[in-house]
Amino acid sequence: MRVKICGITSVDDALLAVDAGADALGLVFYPPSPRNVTPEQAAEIARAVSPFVVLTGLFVNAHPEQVEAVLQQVPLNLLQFHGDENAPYCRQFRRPYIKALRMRPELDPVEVMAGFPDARGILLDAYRKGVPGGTGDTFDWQRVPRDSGRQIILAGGLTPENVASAVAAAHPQAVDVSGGVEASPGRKDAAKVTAFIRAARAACAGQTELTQGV
Ligand SMILES: O=C(O)c1ccccc1N[C@@H]1O[C@H](COP(=O)(O)O)[C@@H](O)[C@H]1O
Repeated sequence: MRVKICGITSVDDALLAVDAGADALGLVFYPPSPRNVTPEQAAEIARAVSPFVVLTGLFVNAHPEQVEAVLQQVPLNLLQFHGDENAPYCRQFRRPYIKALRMRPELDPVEVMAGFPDARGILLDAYRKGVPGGTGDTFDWQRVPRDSGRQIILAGGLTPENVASAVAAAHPQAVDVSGGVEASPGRKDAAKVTAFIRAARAACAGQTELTQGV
């Protein structure tokens, strides 16, 4: 079970997430978000964390020049496209990327993810009209495809309290959280981050024991 803590806005929050065991950190380059960071802030965060932590840059329908400008300044390991980007858009940057799908009721995730064969992972998030993400909303975890052969990252309204149930229901390869581990918008809460990562990993370990008959 891999855990990404998204919406990191400061070096302190980056270090507390890494110390708690985060595999990946998310940096939001989307000005309407309360978690938006400038390339300069992101570069400072990048300098402070281990090179073995996956630094992820989140964009929403950004102009390609904006993405390129960030890439010039910040050593991102992974791009996360959280808007209506299509596969040619996503692959133009020649960087590993994950594609977020927002789970509108009529969306068939298996069909849509087939259109992103080169995505390193598919992030499934809740859908709220007019808001691209970071809503704190959950969706029906039974809709997460099983045995898709893809790396599924579950997101949307996850918290230290519900992540174990989410993992048990959806069997994702990774989970991603933003608002559920905050003290206030854009500020992480160390105790919540620690509790979230522990709960996600414990739920996954419990499943492995069940399937192996331990
Ligand atoms: O975090 C944001 O502000 C954000 C803004 C625009 C698009 C996506 C955003 N965050 C991503 O949304 C999901 C779910 O967040 P939450 O846990 O429900 O708060 C997650 O993938 C974040 O990376």
